[in-house]
Amino acid sequence: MLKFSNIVKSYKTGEVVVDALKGVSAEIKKGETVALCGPSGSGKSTLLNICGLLDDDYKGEIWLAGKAVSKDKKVMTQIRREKLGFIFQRYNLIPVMSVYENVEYPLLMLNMNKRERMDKVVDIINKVGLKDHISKRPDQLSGGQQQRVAIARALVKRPEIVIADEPTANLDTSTANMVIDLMRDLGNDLGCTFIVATHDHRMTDRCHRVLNLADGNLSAFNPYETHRRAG
Ligand SMILES: Nc1ncnc2c1ncn2[C@@H]1O[C@H](COP(=O)(O)OP(=O)(O)OP(=O)(O)O)[C@@H](O)[C@H]1O
Repeated sequence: MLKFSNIVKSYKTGEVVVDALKGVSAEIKKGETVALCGPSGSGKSTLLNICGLLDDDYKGEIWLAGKAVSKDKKVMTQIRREKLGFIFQRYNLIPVMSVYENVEYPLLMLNMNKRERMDKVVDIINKVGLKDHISKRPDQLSGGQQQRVAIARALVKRPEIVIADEPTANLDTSTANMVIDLMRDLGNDLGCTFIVATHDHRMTDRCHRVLNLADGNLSAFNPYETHRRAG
């Protein structure tokens, strides 16, 4: 489903160059949930931005469903709109819009008609358990509820791939567990592939696979896989 090969990314600030990714490669299958782990500064967000087609300034190649992705900005935007969903640590909801409008927003970008949009939005809001909050604004919701809105917004168009950057970092344990189970169950139902940057063991324990980034490289040793096989 998603393959990235030999991705190299450097940031230049004045004279200082930081080699954030030093040639990383991996292949992620359809329907797989993969955790991207590693210490702060290891390059997780950088790799997510590249896989999420938010950054075109890198070396290497991204493949989606067997096709190499062009670095043309228009093509990248179109693929992002049609095939990718995003979930962020700080939810990134639009404050002046209701739950309904926030979730509907990605469908407006696809020029879908009103009736079809309404069916999809109501269905996914029911699935994330927010039917009774559909007209509220984000500031009238708890953190866990806001993250459920963000999950609904990411999944409403049934994307092929969902990119999530530390989705449970701001949540208490029971809310985080609920959000993780929701992502996993909805992902399974809809057949989405998830790539999740996380430090959260509750999350990594529920993923199919863990990729470890260390200092810009993907490490071959995978303690979580070893632990899982042993267990
Ligand atoms: N816009 C930028 N300009 C310069 N350097 C950057 C920029 N973004 C990231 N970096 C550097 O690139 C390296 C990788 O950063 P990145 O944010 O990808 O790591 P991360 O693993 O996501 O970290 P964290 O867990 O703290 O979010 C770090 O050394 C960081 O300082």
